[in-house]
Amino acid sequence: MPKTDQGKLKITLKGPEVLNNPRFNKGSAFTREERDQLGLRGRLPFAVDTLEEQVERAYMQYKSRESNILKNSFLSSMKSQNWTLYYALLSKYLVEMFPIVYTPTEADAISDYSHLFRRSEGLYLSPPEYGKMEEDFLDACEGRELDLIVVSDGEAILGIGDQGSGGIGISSAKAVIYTLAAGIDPAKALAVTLDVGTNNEDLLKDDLYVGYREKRLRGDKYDEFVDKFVGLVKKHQPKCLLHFEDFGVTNAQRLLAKYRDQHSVFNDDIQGTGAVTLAALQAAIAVTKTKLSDQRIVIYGSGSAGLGIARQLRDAIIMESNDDKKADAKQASSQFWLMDKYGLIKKSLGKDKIRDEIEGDFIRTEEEWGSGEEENGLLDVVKKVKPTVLIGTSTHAGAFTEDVVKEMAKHADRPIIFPLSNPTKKCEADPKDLNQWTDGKALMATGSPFDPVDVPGKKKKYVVAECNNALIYPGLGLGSILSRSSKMTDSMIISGSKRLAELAPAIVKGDPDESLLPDFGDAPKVNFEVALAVLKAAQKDKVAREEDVPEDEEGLRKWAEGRSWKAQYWEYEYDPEGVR
Ligand SMILES: NC(=O)c1ccc[n+]([C@@H]2O[C@H](COP(=O)([O-])OP(=O)(O)OC[C@H]3O[C@@H](n4cnc5c(N)ncnc54)[C@H](O)[C@@H]3O)[C@@H](O)[C@H]2O)c1
Ligand SMILES: O=C(O)C[C@H](O)C(=O)O
Ligand SMILES: [Mn+2]
Repeated sequence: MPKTDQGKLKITLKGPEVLNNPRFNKGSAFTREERDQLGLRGRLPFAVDTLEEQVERAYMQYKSRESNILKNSFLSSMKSQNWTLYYALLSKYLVEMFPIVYTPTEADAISDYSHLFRRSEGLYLSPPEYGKMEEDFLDACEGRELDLIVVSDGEAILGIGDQGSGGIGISSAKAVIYTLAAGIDPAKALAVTLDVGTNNEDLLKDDLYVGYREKRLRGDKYDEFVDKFVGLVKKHQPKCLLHFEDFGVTNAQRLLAKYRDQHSVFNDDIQGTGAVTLAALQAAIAVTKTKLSDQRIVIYGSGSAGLGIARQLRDAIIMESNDDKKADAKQASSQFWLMDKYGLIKKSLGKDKIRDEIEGDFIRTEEEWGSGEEENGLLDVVKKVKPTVLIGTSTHAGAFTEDVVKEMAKHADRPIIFPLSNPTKKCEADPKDLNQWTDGKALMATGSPFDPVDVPGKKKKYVVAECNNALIYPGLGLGSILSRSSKMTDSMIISGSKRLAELAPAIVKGDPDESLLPDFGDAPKVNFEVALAVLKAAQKDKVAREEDVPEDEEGLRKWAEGRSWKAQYWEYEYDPEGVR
């Protein structure tokens, strides 16, 4: 950006234009000199505040909002007024505000999007405007070279299903976390919703629904729509990371496979969730002093997240095996029992009940489970399989019942149980119950935040790891952005996951009573470490296009740090040639 010799930022905006621009607005923090130059004198109260004073005032206002949803809407208003203040506030109260701008509260904001709607954000694309998509896309890019686009079609938002155009809320929330946890400049990030209709009857019937009021586009028409959008990203933003979020299960995997070799494309629900879960599992097996290849893993809910986790863990098992007796995909797959809404996924269920994306190696055989079509529920499976690991990605609240958990604990000294469904109300179990039913033996991680639980016989509490992809996707993305990678390779993702596991308190402190993942309050530090590992893997894979990356570790860290956007004010000087 154009600067003066004194390091001041040259801007062209004046008066209401600068006050109404969240990127440049400073509100009561404009200096006297700036007020004179930019025509703001009479438009602001007299006192000149510091950013710290503004944060203090904003925090008081935040606190005065009684419910979480009111706090969420207060923060989204602030985001549309002043980015620096918004991110400074969020950074200072990170742990307190994460659940307000992200899961679980953001789920409530999204499900009520049409009623809460006040101000638009990001880019909304819908089928009737198909012919003007390029114009609208370029308009939203505002002539900038973007680092990041987060896109959702709103079909499978968290565990709350089809939310139509409200899906923009998850794109925005994910982009906010990229800024908070990975220093992505918000002016170089764009949230997009592909508003291709909705099959949510409540939305279709709601007179106030703000989206495109038609059934979802499917088949070739849907593919053409997505293809046009991805084509525009490739054409106009060739160096930008394209992050897919909360697409329906039938599209998520297919789109990832279609585009991942063409551009730097990443699916968070599949790859981000796989990577964070692998990290938590690495920490858990360090506690149990076992190996990945020793585990019997039941995955309950085999959609985008469940299958993404299964594939990621399977790849890790293959990598872990010795070269002389290398496990193959078939052998590694035999450690998994996948379940979905018809129970265990086994051959005799028939094609109708087994989704196309589920590879044959993951489908259990007739030799083991018989040729009948009866469904095997979770308790049956746990009884027969005696799993060491149970992962929930089903959106089925309370599915991990006392019977199931006690049965599992009969055969596993330290049962590893990860109920990962979000938001909180969709979680498969409350960690407090898991802890009680297993006499404190369960090693736990959840998708949304929960309070620590008691450890029997000890004073200290067990911190339940928040196994949410937000602990890793900002770092995976930053690594790709810093290296300007032409694609996101599997080894970039595995390297990020390994780095995250190394930072888990259970591993760092070598203490089985410590958490399986770093604290969310450390998300910025952790994601930075992940990003460096990902960048190095991109270089190794020869997909990095950035040439200025320093080779020595210290230089690299400084260089990467210097690229990070910070919530701090610039001093401005009016200049007709400046930025706007
Ligand atoms: N912790 C994380 O980082 C993280 C990441 C991604 C997704 N998730 C959560 O995982 C859940 C699933 O997300 P997704 O993107 O995979 O959605 P999805 O729609 O792709 O998958 C959900 C799967 O669960 C199955 N299912 C539904 N009801 C079931 C039941 N009663 N028993 C067994 N299976 C059932 C569905 O058939 C589907 O295959 C959501 O709650 C989401 O919030 C968590
Ligand atoms: O958004 C989250 O909180 C994690 C994950 O992407 C999800 O869909 O639940
Ligand atoms: Mn998601």
